[in-house]
Amino acid sequence: MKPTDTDRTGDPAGTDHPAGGVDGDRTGRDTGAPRTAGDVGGPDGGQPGPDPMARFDPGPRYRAEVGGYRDEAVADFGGDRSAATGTGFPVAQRSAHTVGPDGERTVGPETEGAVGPGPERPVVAGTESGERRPGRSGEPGADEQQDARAGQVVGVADLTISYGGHPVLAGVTVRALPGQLLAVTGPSGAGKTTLLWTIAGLVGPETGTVLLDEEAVRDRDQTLAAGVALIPQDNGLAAILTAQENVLVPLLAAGVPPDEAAARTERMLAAVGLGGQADQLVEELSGGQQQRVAIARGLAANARVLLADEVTSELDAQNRQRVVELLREQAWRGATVVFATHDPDAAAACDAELHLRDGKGDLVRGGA
Ligand SMILES: Nc1ncnc2c1ncn2[C@@H]1O[C@H](COP(=O)(O)OP(=O)(O)OP(=O)(O)O)[C@@H](O)[C@H]1O
Repeated sequence: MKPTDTDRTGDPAGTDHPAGGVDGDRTGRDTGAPRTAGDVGGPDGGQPGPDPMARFDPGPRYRAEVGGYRDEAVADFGGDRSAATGTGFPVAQRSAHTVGPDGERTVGPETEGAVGPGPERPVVAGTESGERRPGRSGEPGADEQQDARAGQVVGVADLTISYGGHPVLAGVTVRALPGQLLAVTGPSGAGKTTLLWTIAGLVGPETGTVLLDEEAVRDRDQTLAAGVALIPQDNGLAAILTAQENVLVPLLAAGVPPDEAAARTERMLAAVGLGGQADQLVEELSGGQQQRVAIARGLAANARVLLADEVTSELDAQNRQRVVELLREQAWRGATVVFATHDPDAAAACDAELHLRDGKGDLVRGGA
């Protein structure tokens, strides 16, 4: 669990996020000044700051409502295009663990309902060849379509990032390959989210480089266009939309034809065991169910690079295993998957593991 910004800034809304708050510079680094919920701008958050990236968190009510759909969806939903994104779709930033002043409810660990049908095949650790295997979709033409969005090599070299002069990542180097799962582990505060956000273009390197194939990551617009999806740690769902809408709308906004978008939405909600909850408002779902909606949304994007930030933290064992299998299926279709996790079993099911500690990154297993 990430420390909230309450710890750092006294912001009861808890932006809970490396780039959160107006004190961050363009790269999201903290300049050290105190932040408040009112600083963050957006419809309910006071005056917009001078820098879109610096006012990532648009305020509690905004977060709890539609907040933050960007790109084409912005026009339809009245969100703030400048808000940074998770999957590149909805970015309502909300803590799954706190009751904010806006009445966000506390949600506890998921205890009910296992996800859908059991695995058709066991999780296979170590697809070193990057061999592609068919997904479980069965959708005609799906494999061809997915192949067209095969993954990119993520190359992180000598990456250093500090917040307010405090180094979080200090010379981290790692590569993530198409067809493989890279686990990012390490204690709370080690910089896992920061690393994923840097790959997503939401935080800029202080020194070092992040490459997608051969191209340096510049910003989130670029990584969105390149097919990088981020399932954020705090889900980033629009609470007043249904589970189905949270998955469907971003696909439509991204230009996916309606029939295909609807089919993908149905398939992914079923895959995470929420076929029966599709029409339920997100705010009516448990914390674990919300997390699974966010996972479904990320999976439905057919990303070339999928960044999954502690996406099993609210789930019971059976659902955790299922989600790891679903990430594996993303790799089978060719995606590059980077998975930040505290769960040793989940990390062990990945092809490689980068362990972050004291700013350093050690490739403790696998890797290229
Ligand atoms: N915007 C920010 N301003 C100042 N410090 C920040 C900011 N974002 C993150 N940090 C700090 O950077 C460090 C790394 O945070 P990060 O969220 O990347 O860690 P993490 O490994 O993902 O943690 P967790 O496992 O708890 O989610 C922490 O000490 C955190 O407090």
